[in-house]
Amino acid sequence: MIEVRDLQKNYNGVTVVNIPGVTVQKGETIGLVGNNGAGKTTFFRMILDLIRPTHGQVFSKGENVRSTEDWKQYTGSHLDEGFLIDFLTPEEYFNFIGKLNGLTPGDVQAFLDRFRDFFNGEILEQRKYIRDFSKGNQKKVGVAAGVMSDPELLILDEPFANLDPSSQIRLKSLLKDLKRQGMTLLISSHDLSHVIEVCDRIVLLEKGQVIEDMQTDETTLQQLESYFTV
Ligand SMILES: Nc1ncnc2c1ncn2[C@@H]1O[C@H](COP(=O)(O)OP(=O)(O)OP(=O)(O)O)[C@@H](O)[C@H]1O
Repeated sequence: MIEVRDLQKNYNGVTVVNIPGVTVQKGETIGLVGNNGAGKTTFFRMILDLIRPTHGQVFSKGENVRSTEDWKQYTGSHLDEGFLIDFLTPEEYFNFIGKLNGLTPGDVQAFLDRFRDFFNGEILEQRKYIRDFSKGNQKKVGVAAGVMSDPELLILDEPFANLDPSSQIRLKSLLKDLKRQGMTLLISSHDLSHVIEVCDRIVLLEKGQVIEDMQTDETTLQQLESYFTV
């Protein structure tokens, strides 16, 4: 589904991503881990054509994401609060995103019903603008909006960050449901155990390079913990 060829990003002469090749098959669930500044967000931004690679290309279903638009129809994402529209309420934002995806207000409502538990009574009917929500609740709005188009590919940057423990557990269960439905997932996280629980494959980045690319099994957490132990 995604193929990365000779992908590099340089800032001020420093190479912050350098990935000769990575392939993501349809239906795979991939966790991207790595310390602060490892290049995870930059990698996602290049996959989503939000920034231009210095070298190399990203192909989605064989098409270069820089020069085509089709991939936008089947790709959902939430990287950060910049994806949200601050001056809307969550309802207004969900209806806006729903409209973009050809959903009726009734479809949007039915979709949001699936998120009742995850929203924990704190997102809908609050009569507040998105800008006035906590970081964790903004994240919930963004994750739900990313899933709304029922995308084939979902890219989430640190979806567990800022969520309380109950919400993290609910998010894991939501992501596992999406995985069972066959959605391809690309998720970055600093929470090793959550990402291992959700994903079948872990890619470890260090200074922009892929250090490990492994299928998850019962030894993965231990391997990663020993890598991250300083
Ligand atoms: N616009 C920019 N200009 C200069 N340097 C940048 C820019 N964007 C990212 N970088 C640098 O690229 C490197 C990778 O950053 P990136 O945000 O991709 O890392 P990350 O793995 O997502 O980190 P974190 O876990 O802290 O979110 C960092 O050294 C960062 O400072």
